[in-house]
Amino acid sequence: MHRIELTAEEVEQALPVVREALARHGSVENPSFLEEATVYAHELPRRLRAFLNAFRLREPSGVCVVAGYPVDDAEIGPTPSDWRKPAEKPPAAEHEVFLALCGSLLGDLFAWAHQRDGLICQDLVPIERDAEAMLGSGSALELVWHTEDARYAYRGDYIGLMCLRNPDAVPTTYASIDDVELDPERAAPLFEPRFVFRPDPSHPTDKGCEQAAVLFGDPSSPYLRFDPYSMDRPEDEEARAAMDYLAGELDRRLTGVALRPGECLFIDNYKVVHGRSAFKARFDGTDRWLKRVNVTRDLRRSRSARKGVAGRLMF
Ligand SMILES: NC(=[NH2+])NCCC[C@H](N)C(=O)O
Ligand SMILES: O=C(O)CCC(=O)C(=O)O
Ligand SMILES: [Fe+2]
Repeated sequence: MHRIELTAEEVEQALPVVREALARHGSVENPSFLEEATVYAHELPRRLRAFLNAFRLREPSGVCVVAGYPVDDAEIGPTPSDWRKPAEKPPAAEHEVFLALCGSLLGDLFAWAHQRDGLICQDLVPIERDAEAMLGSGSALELVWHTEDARYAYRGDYIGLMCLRNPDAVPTTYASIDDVELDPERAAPLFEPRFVFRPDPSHPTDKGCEQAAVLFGDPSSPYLRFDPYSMDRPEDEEARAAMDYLAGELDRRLTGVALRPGECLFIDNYKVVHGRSAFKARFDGTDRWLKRVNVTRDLRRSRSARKGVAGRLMF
């Protein structure tokens, strides 16, 4: 896996950049922060910038890890019990800024109007009432692998996850289309817009759907858009068989990474599907705690779904 471990000097270089951005803007949710994030990110260590630049342009792997940013377990406070957060000073605000700046080296951050109150940076924590739900806030059930927000044409190119706490080493799972050797004949229907994508449970108020292909791009090295859990089961036998074939191949390649505090995982949402293993949550402030952001490479493409040139909310 593509991985970088920041050195002590690199951390010393990154900290003042992160702290200045936080002092100036207060939170990553502030539109002025979002507008300037890339400018601050230009001041991160060059080796980190080169690493993420290569991940974006060369697509060396479907996921990458940026490790070494300090997390003081006492300082970040207890794991929140919910994703709702105070607008003023979110918990671990500094870590949100670091994740947001790294994400800004891959593209621009955005959020969904119909998911979690439109938050740009979300706390991924187990919530007691969601324990049995097929959600990022679930725990007792495996979060089955998926393309993030597969139903949406303007879904993120990348998902960024920063780990603050993961005491039981619960893995984030993933499988890359690059690791699947497809029989062109069996896979052919997947390149046709024969599949219906529905909103997953994290977009409860959206009732729309989209018909599209599962595989696209270079036929010999395709990108993928796949979430069987939130797709209709095709009525036609050929499309159904192709879908099952790809799902089986991805199942066989599914692997995982148990993030450690301070590690940021960037998922190429065009190349890998991802999920999370089941785990037993404690609901006592010591639970697993990740921060999540969505990144698009081209904000302009979604102009019709946003209110204003600088708007980061997708409707
Ligand atoms: N197969 C799925 N799409 N499951 C739901 C995914 C979880 C969703 N991304 C969330 O934020 O909670
Ligand atoms: O918790 C994780 O490691 C991944 C969660 C996830 O995929 C999601 O919330 O959509
Ligand atoms: Fe996800």
